[in-house]
Amino acid sequence: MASQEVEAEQDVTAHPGLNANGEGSRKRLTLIADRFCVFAGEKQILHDVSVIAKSGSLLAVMGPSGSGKTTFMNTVSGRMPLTSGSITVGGKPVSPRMRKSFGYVTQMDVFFPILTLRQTVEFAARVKLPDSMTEKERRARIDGVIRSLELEKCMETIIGNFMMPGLSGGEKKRANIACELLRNPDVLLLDEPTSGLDSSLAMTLIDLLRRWSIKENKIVIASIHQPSSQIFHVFDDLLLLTDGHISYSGKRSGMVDYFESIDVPFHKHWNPADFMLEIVKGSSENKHHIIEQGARFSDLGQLKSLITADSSRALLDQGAGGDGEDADEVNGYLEKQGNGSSVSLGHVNPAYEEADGKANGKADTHLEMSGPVPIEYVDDDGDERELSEVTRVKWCRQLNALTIRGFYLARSRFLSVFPIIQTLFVGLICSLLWWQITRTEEHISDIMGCIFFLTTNLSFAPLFDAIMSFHEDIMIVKHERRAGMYQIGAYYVAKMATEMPLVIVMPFITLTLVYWIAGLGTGVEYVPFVLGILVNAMACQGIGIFVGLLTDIPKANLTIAFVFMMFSLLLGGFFTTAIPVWLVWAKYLSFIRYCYHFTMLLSMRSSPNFLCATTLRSAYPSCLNGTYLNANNQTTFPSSEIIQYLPDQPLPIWANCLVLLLFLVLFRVAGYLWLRYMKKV
Ligand SMILES: Nc1ncnc2c1ncn2[C@@H]1O[C@H](COP(=O)(O)OP(=O)(O)OP(=O)(O)O)[C@@H](O)[C@H]1O
Repeated sequence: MASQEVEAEQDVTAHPGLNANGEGSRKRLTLIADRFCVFAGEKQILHDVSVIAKSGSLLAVMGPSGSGKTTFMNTVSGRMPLTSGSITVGGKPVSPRMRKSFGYVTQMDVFFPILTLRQTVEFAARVKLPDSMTEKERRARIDGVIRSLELEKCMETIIGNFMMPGLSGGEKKRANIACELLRNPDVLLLDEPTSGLDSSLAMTLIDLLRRWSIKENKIVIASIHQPSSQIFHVFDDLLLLTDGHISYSGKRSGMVDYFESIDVPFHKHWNPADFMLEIVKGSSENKHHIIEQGARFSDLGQLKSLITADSSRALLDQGAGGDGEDADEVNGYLEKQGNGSSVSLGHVNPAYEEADGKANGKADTHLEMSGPVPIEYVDDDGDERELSEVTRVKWCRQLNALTIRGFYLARSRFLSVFPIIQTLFVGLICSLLWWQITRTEEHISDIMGCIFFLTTNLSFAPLFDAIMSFHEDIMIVKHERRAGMYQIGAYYVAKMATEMPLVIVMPFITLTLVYWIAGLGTGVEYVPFVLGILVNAMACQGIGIFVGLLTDIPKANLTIAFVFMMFSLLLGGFFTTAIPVWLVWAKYLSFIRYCYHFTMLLSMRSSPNFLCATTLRSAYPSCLNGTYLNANNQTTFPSSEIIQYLPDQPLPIWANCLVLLLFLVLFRVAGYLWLRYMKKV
């Protein structure tokens, strides 16, 4: 056990930063955003934003609420288009293919609430980790990430939501990060990763991300609204936004000097992050001045010189104020706060000084890092590398992962007592109404009523059940699809597979109960009888799936389904023979009609003769002619005559069967096409 854990730990830190050729983690990777603008409709949200993010460093995007942080992250991740400007990585404009190497932890934690953390993370690992990884390696990766994020204790806890208690906000946030870290992306974007975390946990998280970026030589960009002083000092670079404009872009250590250089004096005892937010939120004059001065950061050439010359000091020529000073500043702050021991600077800053020291060619004098992901600073060799090639896992593996998750999701519906109660209730009512129906002419309507009930009940229930099934998933699926986790076809097929048992198990029990209780046949036709109705139930489920996808408004979909149901019932020829001639065609669209006729034909085909009516004049020629007599010398007639004299003549059995199968296939295919091309999920 212990050796397994060691192996797991070793694996997660082994070589995940390497590309397919086993090269690349030592080479530098640079993301450059060059004067990009973003509009939402007519409104400009980001104005000429330029920033440089380098591998092995942590860029923080800061600014007051509404300053454009999320828009920045969405644009870099490719979820929002940029109107002008460019974003390049390794010198190449970022393409959708390249974005597969990006990980994006969104502000909102989008998960299935009824799944446990283990199920959620294992699913993410199945669809994100390459096919070439062995199960052991996959497990080791999961264990490593979970340990790093201190989530071991809540692996069996459900994610939960406001209705169902589950993971805490902070645990959910870390779960979100865990799912992205699993794949070890080249560029990790995090929108407000510390929201919902207490200060100690937030510090640990930022610390972990910073160390991960160094260890794996990755780019980490995190938007943070209001970091603590400790966290602020962990950042390498800063992009400060004010109303979508840059107020500052460069080394974190140069920020205070910069503001002082533009006559915005820094108050010595303030948390620099608070100070910065206060000044950009200050008077409109102040804001205007800061934005005007900040425009220089839109000049990429200028920005490059700032970054490569290690801080705006090069530009501003303002003297010291680098990391060493920052450390003193924070030490002072911590002493004042009296919490120097909980997250000590000894834990944080020396390591960064060590990293910075190496980067700046200083002597390596500081402590060895310890912790969940041991740090091992990677000296880049000066060459620029490209993003690692990420290939999506094979379709069948996606299908497998989605099917397993689908069964977990549907499990509560399988195990629910409600379908069992419903089935038993229906069985009880049916036995009261149709207990061994007498095979006489007077009771033909009872048999037809029973068959009609079975077919309509097992048509409408699956149809209405299916309408909501996609609605519950769609937001999460959209989110996962944006992250490129799987193909929509794999999701759709998995969904079909996991929903199928719901229209088979309980309906099968209902059908079996009613078939024998009512005595609908001699048993010869039992199997095709049950199969036909189950195929119909699946066809109706397909109709429900299709209708459920038509709009995003459940009530609208329910209304469409209700109208279609009424159309099928009223125009199917069940209640009147007086359908207007110009509307006769409509009965062929009635999906209930085919299943009803199929089951009627089957149950009448091989059943014994019916006794002719004694209380009224018979409607059947064989009775009137006395053609058939039974052993008791009573007149009978063959059940086939019932079909023969139906006002609405059914199609042959095979034709009804064919139409049912066509319904089954066509609506499912239509649902897929709608999902893919109309809903663009
Ligand atoms: N689709 C949109 N249409 C119109 N305005 C938008 C749209 N999306 C964002 N905005 C506006 O753009 C501005 C920046 O929004 P954004 O969400 O990027 O800010 P933020 O800095 O992330 O804020 P917070 O810290 O509160 O999350 C806000 O004023 C917001 O109202």
